[in-house]
Amino acid sequence: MKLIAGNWKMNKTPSQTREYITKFLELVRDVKNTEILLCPPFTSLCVAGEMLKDSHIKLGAQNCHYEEKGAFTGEISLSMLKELGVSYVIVGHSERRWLFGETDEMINKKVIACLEKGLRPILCVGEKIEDRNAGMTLKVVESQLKLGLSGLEDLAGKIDIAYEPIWAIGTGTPATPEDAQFVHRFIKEFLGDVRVLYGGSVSPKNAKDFLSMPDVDGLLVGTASLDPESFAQIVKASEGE
Ligand SMILES: O=C[C@H](O)COP(=O)(O)O
Repeated sequence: MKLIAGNWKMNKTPSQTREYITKFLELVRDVKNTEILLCPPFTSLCVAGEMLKDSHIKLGAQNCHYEEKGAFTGEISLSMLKELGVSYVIVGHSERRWLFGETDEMINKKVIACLEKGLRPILCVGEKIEDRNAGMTLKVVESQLKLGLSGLEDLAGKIDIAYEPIWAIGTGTPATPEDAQFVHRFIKEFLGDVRVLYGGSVSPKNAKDFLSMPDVDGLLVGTASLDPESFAQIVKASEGE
């Protein structure tokens, strides 16, 4: 089944979350053939978890810490997330890698911790514009996969990968569906049977073009997931695929 995930990033207070989910639940009530995931900020997980608990919409976190507990000021553990109903965690998003210095080693620890706790990581990979211009896209993606998944085997059904070319994120300039397909194929050849999502300026207008590619197994949506109507349209674009 395809996965359509909304990453709200640092947007929406708990009351705005409540308002969004009230509308969104109604809009996607009849969706049956698509897995839907909402990833609000930590401060909205509690209200979202309560509202989504008897629904077909899953709840994800945007980050986690790999340690179980302890003196890690400002961090959030997987047990804390699990108790709120979280079943997915976005790991290694490019904004965490490049704005907050998250390394492949930290990302690897987070992926391992998620799997040990029974939470499903969505590992994000993707190249910068300089890498793309230098023809290094596949090398960069391969290295992020190797390091991020170091020591792990048999990942089918336990993890999803999100291919998010950094130059396409929040810019209104997505990759072409063919470019995405090319990298997704490579990821599947490298890792075996995993779902690969595309992320980067996905909108209700282009969602179907991506989803019609044979190796695009879902979408990780930022900006267009902030409005319940536009996110519902993207979810519905996946229903027929
Ligand atoms: O996690 C989502 C991505 O970073 C994509 O963001 P965007 O849809 O605003 O380009």
